[in-house]
Amino acid sequence: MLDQVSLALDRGEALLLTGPNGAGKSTLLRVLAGLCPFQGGSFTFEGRKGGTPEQALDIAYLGHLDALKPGLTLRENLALEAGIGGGTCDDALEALDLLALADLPTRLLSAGQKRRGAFARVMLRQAPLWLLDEPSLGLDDNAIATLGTLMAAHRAAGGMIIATTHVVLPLPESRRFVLTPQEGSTWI
Ligand SMILES: Nc1ncnc2c1ncn2[C@@H]1O[C@H](COP(=O)(O)OP(=O)(O)OP(=O)(O)O)[C@@H](O)[C@H]1O
Repeated sequence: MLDQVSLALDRGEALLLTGPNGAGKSTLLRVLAGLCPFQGGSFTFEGRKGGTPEQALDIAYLGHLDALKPGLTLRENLALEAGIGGGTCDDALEALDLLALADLPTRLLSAGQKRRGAFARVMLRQAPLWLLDEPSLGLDDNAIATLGTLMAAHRAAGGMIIATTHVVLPLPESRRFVLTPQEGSTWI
């Protein structure tokens, strides 16, 4: 499905992955996250080979699904990530305006609140490379602006972002990579 895709990202950079439905954007993110095997090619992060346990710590992945356990509270859902990444749950919850909802079962949260919870988990991983699959899905304007602030802070600290989207994202000075499998892929 993906052929002749070549990407390189420096510290502080962001890349918007665009293209029509079914072009392979999510698949590419999943390959980079080590969730999907690839037949050829390679991926390295600062010398570490993709798909290894060590390299997994370099990456925080946000998929289409929020992957929050509905029976656990938001705080409980985030505790594991905080344990891996070393961040503080309450700081991430506050950054996403979720502190007041932290002890509710996640099944009671709205779609946008769950999405913000999933983004809080990305932050807690404290990984240099964020892979975000349509991060603004279900978010209102305020939440999208918050997302922009948090992504800018991540980049200012030397972090990198690869995000897929069909809408405008608050990622200024990002590069764009258009996946068009039938005709090849293009940098613009
Ligand atoms: N395991 C699989 N087996 C067969 N086909 C698959 C598999 N995974 C994905 N595909 C197909 O690969 C193509 C790319 O899917 P992908 O989800 O990466 O597209 P996308 O660019 O993210 O699309 P969208 O904009 O709709 O989110 C689709 O046609 C999809 O059906």
